[in-house]
Amino acid sequence: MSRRGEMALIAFLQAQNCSNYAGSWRHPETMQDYLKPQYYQRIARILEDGRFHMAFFDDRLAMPDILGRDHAEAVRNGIRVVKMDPVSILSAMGYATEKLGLGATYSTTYYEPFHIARVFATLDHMLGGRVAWNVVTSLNDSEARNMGRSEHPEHDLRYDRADEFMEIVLSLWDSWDDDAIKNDRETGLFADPTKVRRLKHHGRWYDVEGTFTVPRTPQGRPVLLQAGQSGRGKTFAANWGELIFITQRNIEAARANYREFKESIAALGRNPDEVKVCPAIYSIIGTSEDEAAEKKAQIEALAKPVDGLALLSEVLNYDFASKAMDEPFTDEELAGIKGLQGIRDRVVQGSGKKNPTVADFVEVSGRGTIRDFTGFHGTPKKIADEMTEWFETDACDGFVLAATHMPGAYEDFVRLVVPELQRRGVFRKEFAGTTLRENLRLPRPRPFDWKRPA
Ligand SMILES: Cc1cc2nc3c(=O)[nH]c(=O)nc-3n(C[C@H](O)[C@H](O)[C@H](O)COP(=O)(O)O)c2cc1C
Repeated sequence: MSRRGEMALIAFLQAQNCSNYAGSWRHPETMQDYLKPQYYQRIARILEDGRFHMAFFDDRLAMPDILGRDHAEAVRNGIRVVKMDPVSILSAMGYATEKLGLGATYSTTYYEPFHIARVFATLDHMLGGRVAWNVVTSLNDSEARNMGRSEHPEHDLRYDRADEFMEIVLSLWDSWDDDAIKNDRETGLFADPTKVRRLKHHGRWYDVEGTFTVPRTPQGRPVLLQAGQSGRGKTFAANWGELIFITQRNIEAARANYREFKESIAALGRNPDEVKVCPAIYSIIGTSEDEAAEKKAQIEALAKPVDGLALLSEVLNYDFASKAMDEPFTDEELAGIKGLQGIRDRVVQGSGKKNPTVADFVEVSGRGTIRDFTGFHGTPKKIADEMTEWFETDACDGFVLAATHMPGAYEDFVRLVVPELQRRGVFRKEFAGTTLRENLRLPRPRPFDWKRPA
């Protein structure tokens, strides 16, 4: 299948006081009405004008309060401490737009399958088939405690449980046939009961028995997003994801990872063209290289050292205040990390040390800085050339653009880079349809097509 014109562009949003870049709230141009729907609606309109495929919200069920086992530093410094439920925000954005896709993160570890199935199916009806669910298994003990558990479950176990969770959610979404509803007032037949299946699921983790209460949705079912990066996480992503988010340091590593992902998707009997792999990026744009460099320096100066420490503690589920900066992690501590293992592995590799120190984690991971993701910085032409090279040489199918400040980073990108991408023929000028699946050129799924031979 030709991918010409089909680069996927997704905005990586946060329902909170800052973007992914914690220091962004200190940027003089960041707008501060993030507790109001207008803030999100403004961003949605900018993205729709730029023909973005989707606005997607990250989420975590706790603020970063693992550093020093206290919330004070995070709250004082505004380190991703406000986190609102993304679903009502998606509704607000959806009502302000017509074609922009809208995705939100919900956790398989802390919600129930019926709940998630119902929330996203309802949204997909309300927003005309534009909805996606980012499937995560969550990361840390603060989330566990907020949700009434004592500690966060072990890494691979979370994914085993999530596999069963997905079977339930998808069975519920597929339980009403498209033509089940008759609405025949003359005969009195509302819906054909033979076209509505009752779920009887008795598995290792879940016993769910009942009939789903939301009819099949405009796009068949919501699009599934996933971002597993560990071996187990990637297998899960290859099994279920339709848009897969990754973090990649350079184009060579991205190409190797892309090939590996597409092969594992094909090996599972899925069509690799129907799964899009998209790295997370930042982009700082100037009309000249000097202007871009100046803007970048201004943005980088917003980060505080405590941002990195708080955000590392959060994703690795480990209190970085419990060690001195130059103290190495023991083998046992490294092996016991339950959170984002990809960062641990990258730091071990990048530092060249079997037992990296706290300072190595801060430096190599770039957590809390804009080095957290690959950067495309410079003039619009240079950025568009680089993105085109990634896209055309099979390093990715598109990008997930995080903001350095809000909403300016998206305004700049839509005004300056999108036309360059369109001129190069890699990004579309118009939406292909009205549903998110149509716009991503993903076919409308047949019921139970996700059931593959074991
Ligand atoms: C672009 C991107 C977005 C992500 N969004 C979330 C999120 O909203 N919530 C969350 O708990 N984890 C999120 N993650 C983390 C992943 O779900 C996953 O846990 C992580 O990449 C580590 O992989 P692993 O679980 O296989 O170890 C995101 C990761 C990436 C790359």
